[in-house]
Amino acid sequence: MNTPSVLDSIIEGVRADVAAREALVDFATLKKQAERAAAPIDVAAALREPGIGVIAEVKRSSPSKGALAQIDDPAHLARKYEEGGARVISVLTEQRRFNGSLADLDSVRAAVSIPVLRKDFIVGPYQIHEARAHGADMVLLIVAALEQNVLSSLLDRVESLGMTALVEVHTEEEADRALQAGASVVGVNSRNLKTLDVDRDTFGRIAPGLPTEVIRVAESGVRGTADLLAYAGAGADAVLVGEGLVTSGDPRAAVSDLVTAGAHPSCPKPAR
Ligand SMILES: O=C(O)c1ccccc1NCC(=O)[C@H](O)[C@H](O)COP(=O)(O)O
Repeated sequence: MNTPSVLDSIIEGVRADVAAREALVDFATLKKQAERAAAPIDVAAALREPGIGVIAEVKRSSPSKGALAQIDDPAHLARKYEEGGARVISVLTEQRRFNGSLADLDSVRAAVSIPVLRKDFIVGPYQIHEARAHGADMVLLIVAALEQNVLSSLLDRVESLGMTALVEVHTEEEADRALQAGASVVGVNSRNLKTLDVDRDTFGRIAPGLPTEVIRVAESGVRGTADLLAYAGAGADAVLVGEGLVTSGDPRAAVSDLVTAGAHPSCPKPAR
């Protein structure tokens, strides 16, 4: 028998946690809660604004680094990100490995007026309605975690609820699958899910194969403006940043530095 990968073991825990939540709030009730949520914000429009968009992540811990930051007040952190000029706030809601929660999503949603991404390991429709019920505008779908028919149907469901899917890929083959499913926003994650190593060249290998109308997000490994500029040079419309911000000591300034670099006339522009 093969040893389970990090992704397999995360997903095993996620499935158990979803089943426990569903035992407390059934799917029909959750769908009604989602219908009562405020209308979602158009994330694609936000990401198409001029300059390189910064998606700033609320990230306490990770499988690769363990504890990263003590974040007692995610709403305060999210407000600092918004003040610094972030385009979107990403909230990791997975509990076992990232120490996140839906309560974090609620706090952040209530604190900011920019779009909010629920960053989790989505395995079924329950979590998508749950994201909407908790005010998310965007949901992460990881191609490596989903069979093609499931990916397509989850993407359709995200869009039917007026949200946007950030469809995450790690290889050219996964990028083809994301496009086949109809993704309009593709995140290329430079963190290898088997080794957890970050190889920033991954983005430059995969992004040129994406059609120009697709919004390209470079995920992982941004530790400063040089990384943002390198991703921009390889065609990124936006970068998703966690560790570099939560360990910075001044998250407002750290976001602002990235936003300023991404808006400078010398910053490479996406070819469209
Ligand atoms: O961060 C990890 O160790 C990790 C391990 C396994 C699956 C996902 C993981 N991270 C999720 C992310 O995609 C990152 O939080 C995000 O891209 C930000 O990355 P970074 O700026 O390098 O913290």
